[in-house]
Amino acid sequence: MTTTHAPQNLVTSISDTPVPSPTTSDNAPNYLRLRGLSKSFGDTPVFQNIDADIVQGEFVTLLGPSGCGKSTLLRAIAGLTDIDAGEIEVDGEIITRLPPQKRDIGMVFQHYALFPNMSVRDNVAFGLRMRRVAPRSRRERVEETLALVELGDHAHKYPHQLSGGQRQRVALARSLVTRPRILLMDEPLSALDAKIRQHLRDQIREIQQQLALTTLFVTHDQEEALMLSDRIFLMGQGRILQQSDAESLYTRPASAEVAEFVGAYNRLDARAARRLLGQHVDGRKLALRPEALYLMEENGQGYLPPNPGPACTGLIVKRQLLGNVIRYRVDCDGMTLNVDTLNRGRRFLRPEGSQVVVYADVDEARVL
Ligand SMILES: Nc1ncnc2c1ncn2[C@@H]1O[C@H](COP(=O)(O)OP(=O)(O)OP(=O)(O)O)[C@@H](O)[C@H]1O
Repeated sequence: MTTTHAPQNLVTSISDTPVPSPTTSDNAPNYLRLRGLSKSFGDTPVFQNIDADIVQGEFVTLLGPSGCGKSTLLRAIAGLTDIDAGEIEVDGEIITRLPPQKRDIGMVFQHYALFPNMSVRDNVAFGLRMRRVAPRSRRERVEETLALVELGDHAHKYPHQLSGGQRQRVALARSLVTRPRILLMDEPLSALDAKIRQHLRDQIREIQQQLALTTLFVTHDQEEALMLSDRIFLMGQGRILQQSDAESLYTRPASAEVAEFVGAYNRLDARAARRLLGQHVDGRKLALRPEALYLMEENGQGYLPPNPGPACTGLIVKRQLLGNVIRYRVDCDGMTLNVDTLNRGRRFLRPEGSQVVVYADVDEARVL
């Protein structure tokens, strides 16, 4: 919409809709259950009292800052790290005290850990050989799995003859070939460059859906988590801070900690909230995504949000190109705001130093 009119103040109530309690899709029965898991290294706690339920075929991502305990939790589920307390259940069976090889869980690590002196085919066959699967069905399953990860033509090669992405696909095939009940992936894409990373990310999701394989995937990359997952468990300070689908996590973060990790927020004090939203907020902390702020020229050209707050005149003090998005830093008489707009082309770029009018979409303000 293009307008030359100053908008009415249409402020309604600020959204503080509670975040829905953790749900699993379609009321399917829980397949992987974590109950009261705790782990410390010496006196240093890593996670405490972790509870979670994951349904069969679900793709769940553990997302969180470095050192928050994601890998340790994954390794505990795989049986590679002991836990101090709690129970792990898979398909109704308590596996907490089983050794890793008896858990029927596949794991893919950041670094592929392939046998350098074995061909791709033999690397993939290794787990089946250990399980004494007969040669004929071993061959069939290896071929089938290599086809699944699109490596059929590379079966005779050795790891050093493969690219990073191909090596990671061998590692994936090696985990899938034993038909695990659960697949755990610990930052499997972090060592790869951006292009291969995107391709393999899509391929992992396709294969996981094709096999309806219950998967737990660790990353600290929020874009990866938002794009891949049925649900995301956001971890911080040794706890799961929020369990929800990507959309709820992004649009309805449960706390300031979650909001700060997923996307960027403008934090508004009471004065800023009154100026931008036209509301008195009783000392509550408010937050607004940069994309919920809209810029208009002083002559009224531009787009208005669906439910605009009062006009705030400001000065662009910084402009950053984030690719398809431009982030403007706008100073509105001492109130500094980040405003994101779509990068529609050079004609629409606003120079640093120019005067603009900022409007907030009141419906997008969150109490945090
Ligand atoms: N074997 C160990 N002995 C002692 N401390 C450990 C051990 N393994 C991990 N830690 C500590 O436990 C904490 C959690 O580590 P963990 O690797 O699980 O975190 P993370 O969230 O996966 O981090 P990153 O994203 O950097 O991989 C860290 O403080 C780490 O230093």
